[in-house]
Amino acid sequence: MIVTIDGVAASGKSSVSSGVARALGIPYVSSGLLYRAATLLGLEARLDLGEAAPLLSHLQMLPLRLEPLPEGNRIWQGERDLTPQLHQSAVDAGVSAVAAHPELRAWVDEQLRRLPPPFVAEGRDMGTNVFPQAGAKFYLTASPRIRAERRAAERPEDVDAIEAALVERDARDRVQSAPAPDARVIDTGPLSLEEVIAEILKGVKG
Ligand SMILES: Nc1ncnc2c1ncn2[C@@H]1O[C@H](COP(=O)(O)OP(=O)(O)O)[C@@H](O)[C@H]1O
Ligand SMILES: Nc1ccn([C@@H]2O[C@H](COP(=O)(O)OP(=O)(O)O)[C@@H](O)[C@H]2O)c(=O)n1
Repeated sequence: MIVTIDGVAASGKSSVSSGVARALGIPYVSSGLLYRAATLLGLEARLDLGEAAPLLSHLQMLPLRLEPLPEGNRIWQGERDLTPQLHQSAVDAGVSAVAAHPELRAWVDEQLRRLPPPFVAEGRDMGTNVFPQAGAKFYLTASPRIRAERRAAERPEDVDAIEAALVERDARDRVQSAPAPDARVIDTGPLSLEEVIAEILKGVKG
């Protein structure tokens, strides 16, 4: 079984996926962390994130390992846990440029398709491009203000700055972020986290 949960930035994908996966007793996989790890390593090596080839060869020298823990995924590069650094604002600001390269998307997709089902996969194009065969697909939305208020609890910046950055990232991600035609779209704005998880579990169990 594969369940896909896609959606816009800070719509609740990873928290919801973690809850759904725990209820089902299966792992969840956070595809955005691979794009974030590629961005972090590119920034640390002072590479131009607008150029795919040097970034890709750099990544090929530093193989990454995605650890799909139920309470939150981690990304390792050898013995180094990159996870604590993946949600800094510099990574937020650079990641869409990295995700726009078809070569980088192929690099991420290859790692995801190697994972043995069952799992819940979350990101932007899990239900459309990476796992079109998934048995249950969901797409989360919420207004930019609500998403910014939720994220403000996790970031040092103020709500207005976070909202502006989210809207800009949504626009840059639009190409790969359309809901699959067979995905159920859920507005998480008026719902609690538990209600969103329950709604999805109802859909999965039919
Ligand atoms: N109704 C809700 N649905 C989903 N997430 C919610 C909800 N209410 C609050 N949140 C919180 O929103 C924050 C952002 O969620 P997150 O899972 O990081 O989103 P994403 O993975 O889409 O960026 C988390 O702190 C989460 O607990
Ligand atoms: N399947 C995916 C997942 C993420 N991404 C890219 O990776 C970035 C970070 O994704 P994320 O899911 O960690 O970000 P949030 O939605 O949690 O803020 C997105 O803004 C996209 O640019 C993508 O292009 N395709």
